[in-house]
Amino acid sequence: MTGPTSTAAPVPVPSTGGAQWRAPFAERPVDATVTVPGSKSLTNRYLVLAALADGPSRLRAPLHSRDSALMIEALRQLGATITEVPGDGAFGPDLEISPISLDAPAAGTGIDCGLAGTVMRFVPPVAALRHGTTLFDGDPHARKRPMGTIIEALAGLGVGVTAPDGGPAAALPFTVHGTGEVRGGHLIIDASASSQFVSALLLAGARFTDGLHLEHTGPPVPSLDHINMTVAVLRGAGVSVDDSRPDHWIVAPGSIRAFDHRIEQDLSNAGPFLAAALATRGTVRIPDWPAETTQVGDLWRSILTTMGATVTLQDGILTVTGGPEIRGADFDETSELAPTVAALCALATGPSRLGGIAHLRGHETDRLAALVAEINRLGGDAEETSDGLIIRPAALHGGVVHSYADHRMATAGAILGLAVPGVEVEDIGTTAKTMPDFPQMWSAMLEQGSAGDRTGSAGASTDSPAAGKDNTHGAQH
Ligand SMILES: O=C(O)C1=C[C@@H](OP(=O)(O)O)[C@@H](O)[C@H](O)C1
Ligand SMILES: C=C(OP(=O)(O)O)C(=O)O
Repeated sequence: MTGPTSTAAPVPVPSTGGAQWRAPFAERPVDATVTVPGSKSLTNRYLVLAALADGPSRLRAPLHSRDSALMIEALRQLGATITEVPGDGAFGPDLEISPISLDAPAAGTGIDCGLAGTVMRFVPPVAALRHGTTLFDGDPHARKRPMGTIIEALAGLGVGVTAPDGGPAAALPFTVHGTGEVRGGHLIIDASASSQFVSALLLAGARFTDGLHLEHTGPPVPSLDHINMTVAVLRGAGVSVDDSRPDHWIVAPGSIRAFDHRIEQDLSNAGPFLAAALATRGTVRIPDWPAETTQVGDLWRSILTTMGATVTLQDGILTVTGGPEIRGADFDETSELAPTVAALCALATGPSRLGGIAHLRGHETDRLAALVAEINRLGGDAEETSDGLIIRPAALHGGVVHSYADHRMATAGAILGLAVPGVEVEDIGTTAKTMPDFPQMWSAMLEQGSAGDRTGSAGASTDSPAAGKDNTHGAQH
């Protein structure tokens, strides 16, 4: 697959039926201060731990989005009590969580995983720890996401997992037959399709009778930062985890200490706003950037510097100012940041290579195919490789960017629309997966103070819709 001229989509484009959104074109460099809602990965890890903890916990400033709502509902189905209480977070109430009584007899239940990897991977081991059957299902695309490893892992731990008709299961939907106990011990898995398989088993591992010695064999595990986050969160709750040997994680059996914890803002979701500084040669500031974090989004500081921005972190404020051009770059392992990086690469003045992201084919959609299709649809020059993307400079034009029910495809379309007039994003509502107010936040960013005239930025022209208008109109499919 080569060539800059392809406009045909190599993958079927699902119309998800949501509102089509005229992406605001930035007439001027942005000059904005932005805060984003809480981290999806931290919120959903802490929710699971709270549901398995030794007493009531509190989460301050958690994420409120589709993925966190699905997690909350899943844990309620398994017997946790989760209540919204007033807090000081800018994006919604705090949460109080009373844990699941694993000893109590429980009726069979069903859990909707939506398209949330954290729900479909993290919750089955929790269901295995309680009594009763739990049916897991999700969105149509969720049935295509890799699940075999977690199903085989549970089977390896002696937990019955079947298809709803009682036959063998390899993907959603499936039923977990919990007996109120998981023995644990040494377990070998292949986690090369998703780090979430490792995180899922570690999060529940302390509650297994013998704890867990998890070993990975196979091609490298992706998104190691997310596993390190899991280990840090567990240790913070008093769980002993030994990760001193590569591809081995040993969780000691024991209780999980209840906690009162404030969730950091989602640094991955800060990405599209920071990218706006590069796409418009403006400045975006994010206050409360953590001095130390386990979030992969902290990589924005190096990624955006490499791409030509000036990045400073002072007094907790991350400030990103776009340079005269966006530089093409060569990155390994950008994980969930990749769609945002790819959008910037499509606006860059030199070629880029993104490697180490083959597993993105199993994300919300096949992100490699989707990014190639949508960048090329706008006149770009993107190509899939065995483990990533090559994106070369090309003059982009307007058109419809399809979302494929993927929040990060939708925000990638918004970034392109800042620099390219006439970009529309199909189903902007899919951003509710992790950022329900994304369209309003994006407009608000553009409505903040401007920093002079915009000249010479990638793909710029001035005949586009002004930023900050009401950009949403009905789907046109
Ligand atoms: O554990 C987590 O919170 C996540 C792990 C990663 O999954 P993969 O390892 O499947 O990439 C990441 O991409 C996803 O957005 C969130
Ligand atoms: C891959 C992602 O999500 P999930 O947690 O559903 O895997 C993502 O948010 O980029």
